[in-house]
Amino acid sequence: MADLDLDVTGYANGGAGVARHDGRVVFVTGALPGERVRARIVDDRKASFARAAVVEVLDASEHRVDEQCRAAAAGAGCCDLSFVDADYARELGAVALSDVLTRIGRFSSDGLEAPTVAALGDEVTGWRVRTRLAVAADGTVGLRGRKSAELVTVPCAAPVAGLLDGIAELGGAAGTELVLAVGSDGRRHIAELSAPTHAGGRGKDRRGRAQRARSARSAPRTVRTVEGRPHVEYTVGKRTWSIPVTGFWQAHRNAPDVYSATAVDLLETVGVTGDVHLWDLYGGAGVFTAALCDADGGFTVTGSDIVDTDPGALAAADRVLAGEPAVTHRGQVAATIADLTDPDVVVSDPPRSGAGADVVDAIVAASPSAVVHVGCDAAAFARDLGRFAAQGYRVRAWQGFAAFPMTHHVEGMAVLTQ
Ligand SMILES: C[S@@+](CC[C@H](N)C(=O)[O-])C[C@H]1O[C@@H](n2cnc3c(N)ncnc32)[C@H](O)[C@@H]1O
Repeated sequence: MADLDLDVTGYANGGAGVARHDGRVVFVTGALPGERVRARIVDDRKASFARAAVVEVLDASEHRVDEQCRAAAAGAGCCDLSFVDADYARELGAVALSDVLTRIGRFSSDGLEAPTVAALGDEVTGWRVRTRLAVAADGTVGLRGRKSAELVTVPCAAPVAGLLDGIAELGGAAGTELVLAVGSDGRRHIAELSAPTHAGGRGKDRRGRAQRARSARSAPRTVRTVEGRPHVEYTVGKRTWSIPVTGFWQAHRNAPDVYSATAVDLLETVGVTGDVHLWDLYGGAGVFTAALCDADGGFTVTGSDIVDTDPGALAAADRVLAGEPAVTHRGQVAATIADLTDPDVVVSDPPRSGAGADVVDAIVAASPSAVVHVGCDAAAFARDLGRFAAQGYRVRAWQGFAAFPMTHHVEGMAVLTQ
């Protein structure tokens, strides 16, 4: 199909500009509202919409800037909005968040104002404290490409200074991945994850490829320390966590401080007072539990059940929270919470897929007086909040965060009460 000249009139969750052609919506990667672009259709399988990519910008938005991330400019899949000024990127994030809250969460515009998207710090580049790089067949280390299998070796602009130093010379075994993390003490640690050994899913079609990708992600992998130590130290408030280099920690250097302070503020906003039994679901290393135990406000945590599947994170929680009334539980949230003491307050911070209907329903059944729900995928966040709202919980306040500057990703946080 010939390239199309399109007027971009909107912005969609996921980072694409929205245009129309022949009565169909076209999602245009690399285009901004108000722009006229020449675009090439890259996915035409659906009757109601198509996907396209910008070939040439014919009339540029005033918010378009020179690419801030050279790796993204070279085709890496890292910073998809590196060509947008940061303030405007946050405005777009707020547009996308309120769009999914309306369409998916079914929240109407009356009552609560749409959430804004706040910055986690002043810096647009140099915020990422952990990253993952792939190793090609010839030992080259780089970022995975957006469209091609070839690795991009130009450094990404997101990592903090020093995280990527000397990486090109490091090399590695074909098919492995390198996980790089820098702690609050400034020390860098690098771990190598062996190539996935099991790749189930035989078909050559999309479903087969997706199956293989899923099983590759969950396959056991050997971890080898390449530089530094197997654990990295992160400090939040007055506490320091020792987390496996390959374990979960927020990518933005300021995220743990900002998110835990916001959770405390949100609970105070809805008037949580007195003794509180907490469920810290998808609690990882217990950063929220620590913040709520340490909060100097109107409530006292008298018990916290921290639930997560990651043994390394829970071991870190046990060490940091020794002396606090916290108990860690290893397992899937859905399978674990039925046996816990009913909570007064729940903090839930699920992975990208969201908490899902079963977990939301189980939280509602336990009838906490307040829930702080966190989401790193706007659509899943909206779906979870909508499910809470349909069962009598009302969102009292919400806030978005630019958790990954230079990208379209937005983190959402909301407090709900009955
Ligand atoms: C977004 S992280 C949040 C971690 C923690 N709240 C923090 O701020 O550091 C999501 C966490 O959920 C855990 N997880 C993923 N799926 C899970 C499940 N089904 N049940 C329990 N934990 C899960 C992961 O191990 C990870 O620690």
